[in-house]
Amino acid sequence: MPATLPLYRAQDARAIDRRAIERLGVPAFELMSRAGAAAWRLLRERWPQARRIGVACGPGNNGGDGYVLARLAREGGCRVELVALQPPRTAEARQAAAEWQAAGGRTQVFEAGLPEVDLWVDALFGIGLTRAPEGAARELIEAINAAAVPVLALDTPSGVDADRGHVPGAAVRATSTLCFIAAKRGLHTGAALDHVGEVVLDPLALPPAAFEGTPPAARLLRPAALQRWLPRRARDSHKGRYGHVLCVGGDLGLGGAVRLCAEAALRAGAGLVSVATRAEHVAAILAARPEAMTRSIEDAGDFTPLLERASVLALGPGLGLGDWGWSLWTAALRSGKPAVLDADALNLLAGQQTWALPAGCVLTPHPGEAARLLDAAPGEIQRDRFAAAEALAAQYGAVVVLKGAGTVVAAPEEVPCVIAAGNPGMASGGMGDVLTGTIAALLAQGLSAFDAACAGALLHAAAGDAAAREGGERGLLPSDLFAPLRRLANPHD
Ligand SMILES: NC(=O)C1=CN([C@@H]2O[C@H](COP(=O)(O)OP(=O)(O)OC[C@H]3O[C@@H](n4cnc5c(N)ncnc54)[C@H](O)[C@@H]3O)[C@@H](O)[C@H]2O)[C@H](O)CC1
Ligand SMILES: [K+]
Repeated sequence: MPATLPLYRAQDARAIDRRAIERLGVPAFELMSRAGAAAWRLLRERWPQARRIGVACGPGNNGGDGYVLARLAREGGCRVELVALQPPRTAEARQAAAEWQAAGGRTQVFEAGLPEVDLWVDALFGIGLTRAPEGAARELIEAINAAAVPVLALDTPSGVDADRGHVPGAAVRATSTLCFIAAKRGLHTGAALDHVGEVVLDPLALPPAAFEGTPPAARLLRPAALQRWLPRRARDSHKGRYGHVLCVGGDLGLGGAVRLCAEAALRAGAGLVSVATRAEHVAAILAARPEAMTRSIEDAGDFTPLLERASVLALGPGLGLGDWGWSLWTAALRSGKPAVLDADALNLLAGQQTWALPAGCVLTPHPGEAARLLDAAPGEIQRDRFAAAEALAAQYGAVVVLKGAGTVVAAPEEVPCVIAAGNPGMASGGMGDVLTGTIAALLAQGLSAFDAACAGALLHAAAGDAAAREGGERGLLPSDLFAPLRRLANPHD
């Protein structure tokens, strides 16, 4: 499985299709035949015992792929129940349906209820979905989900927006999704992640020439990609080489957040970590983590010496929105030091009409914070996480890490990245503080802001998965990430 994967939108997939047909001379029906054959191969590989196969076909070419698979499964000795939502509308799909019938296959038009089968193939809608499935389409999707048998979705689970990850209405919950030719970016973020199951890509034997002129719309990052950003350390090293992170936060009663941030920065390899916080938290932080040089800062005047010694700021954990937080926030950003802004640092930023951030800043909003920064509704953010992350990056000229299922990392002039790691156990207080410290540590070790954001988000999510594997997702605590964070931050050791 490659460490990174180029991801495309539906329009890109169509362009690649067209190039294959028009430039490389691969007939459209040949592509459909290859798609159906690839799906039949995967089905036999994943479910060799399945004998009764249900195939639900839509009116487009996704349905066409389904007719091809149905014919191959029938020829392969399976009992195939093919249910059509509507008659095929495209030339290729009609040809595939005709070959299915010519081979003796029967087509039932869906009205209500489904036959008993061992497995369903979802060939209703692929990249041609235009709206939330309604009427018979919705009923058929719900009936497939209610059948409680494995589901193989062709190209995309029907009902999922393959470009954005949005699920506007009913959608198939697939066990496996087989993507054809181009991996669709929407299948790796947001609500789609509850529908795709295992995602498999089959290039249908198209040569790289088919992709020429169609750049990726995003890039999927898997944990194996960490190697490129976390080289083995030179033997002749000193702590100055690994930067100095200053964690700023912890207003009255909020000391835990900045402590989590500081420990994460240490575990992700920062050379030095200082903490600027309120007096009441200093003793507790020093007792728990003496390596974090913790100072009590009551007003911005005491803050300057700390700011001068730091190379990178981690600004926001427990900062609060009061006068104390505001004074440190303005002093920190006026210092011109690259900063990772999280939590209240983002909420303070959202309140400013204009604010020029220092070069090298990274914003780490969750969807709610992103909505405030964009003055949009939270639902709008989740409808198109790529658009939201890119709009924020353009608005502030900074790198943006849009947290959530399938974290998206965007920056001006960069192809956005999607993190292929993380789990719902990480949806708990304090996980964001650990991410902030992790990204700050990588910035301090010399990675560019975009690389530090990608590597930090990937390292954080992979650490969360490792911790969940050890003890489950429910009850996963931010501090459970520290040991795997350190282990994964050393992929070469
Ligand atoms: N390069 C590739 O990715 C290949 C793609 N193939 C398959 O082709 C489909 C795309 O086919 P297309 O005909 O464009 O669209 P769909 O089959 O996905 O369905 C669109 C079809 O359904 C109607 N429709 C859309 N939304 C709804 C709705 N909510 N309710 C009812 N009807 C709806 C729409 O009007 C169209 O008629 C791709 O996904 C692959 O599976 C090739 O076969 C292989 C190469
Ligand atoms: K489908």
